[in-house]
Amino acid sequence: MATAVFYLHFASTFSRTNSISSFSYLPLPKNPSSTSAVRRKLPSSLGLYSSPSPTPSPRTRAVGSPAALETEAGEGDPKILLEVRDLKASIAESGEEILRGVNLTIREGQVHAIMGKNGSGKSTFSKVLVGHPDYVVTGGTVIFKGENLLEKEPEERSHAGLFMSFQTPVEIPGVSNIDFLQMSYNAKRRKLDLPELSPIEFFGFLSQKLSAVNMNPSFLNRNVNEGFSGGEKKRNEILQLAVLEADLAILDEIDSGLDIDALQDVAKAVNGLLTQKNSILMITHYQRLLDYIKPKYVHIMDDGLIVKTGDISIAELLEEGGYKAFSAE
Ligand SMILES: Nc1ncnc2c1ncn2[C@@H]1O[C@H](COP(=O)(O)OP(=O)(O)OP(=O)(O)O)[C@@H](O)[C@H]1O
Repeated sequence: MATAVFYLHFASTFSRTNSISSFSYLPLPKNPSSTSAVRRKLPSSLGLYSSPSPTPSPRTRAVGSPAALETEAGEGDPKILLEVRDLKASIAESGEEILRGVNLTIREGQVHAIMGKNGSGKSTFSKVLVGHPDYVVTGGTVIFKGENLLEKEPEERSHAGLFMSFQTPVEIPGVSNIDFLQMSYNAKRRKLDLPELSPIEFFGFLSQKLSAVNMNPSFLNRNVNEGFSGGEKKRNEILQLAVLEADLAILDEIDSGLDIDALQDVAKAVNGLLTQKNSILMITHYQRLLDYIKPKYVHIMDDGLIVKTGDISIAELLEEGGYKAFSAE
């Protein structure tokens, strides 16, 4: 399942800094139920606003310190899905610390958004959650569905129900979208001790997902993301998410490069995937996404810390005044 998709996502990260030629000769596995061919070809190490004189909105609850809990537990609250405490992480190669003690609690069925200026650590945070090898965790804890996430291999995190859509989805020439999705989905079913779906059964399952994402079926026979426009790639990411039915989807700038129709389609599809159990963590720079996918909490990240947490009004204030008042200093 997620295995292949997960490696794909890692590959997408690599594509930003490395040549993806190592993926370009991926053969279509003879047996679509096996991800081994794909895995062999992929690298073993993958991938408030407060004005100078703050006038907090009544709907905005500021977090007192970077180490503070971000959401307060209340009676009858849904179960905690993800609990991040004092997470610190550095770049593996240089040792430079990027995350300096992140705290975040996401409960079942909640939508959270992280905003923050360029370079504040948002993508690093999400990549550390999925186990990207470019980063080393140097402190803190991450509990996902009651288990220590940091102990798990990236693949296991994916199997556990974590999905990440990277900013720049990678192209995999030689692997058709439908075969890739079927491999991924069947890997998940194997993990759950469920029988794999035959190509015909899978197509029936996929058809519903396609219409949910409003995606033309012709994209199924094209190679994964190859020649897709930026918006089509993002839509394809959401199709993968729909197929994998993850418990927690981390969507890193899913709105970038989308025209208004595509944004609405993607938002509608994401909203359609939300259940009382599934949660979403969105990273975005713009309030417009939050108009379509409404978060319960908006967090501001600055210099490797979540420095403010509140409701959507934070994003509104941010839009008006920028990030200057959200400094970690
Ligand atoms: N693998 C890496 N190698 C070197 N530097 C890195 C690496 N990953 C992250 N960084 C650095 O860490 C900092 C945080 O980067 P990150 O991508 O997490 O920021 P961001 O908040 O997602 O930014 P943006 O909004 O521009 O996407 C940046 O200064 C970035 O250059």
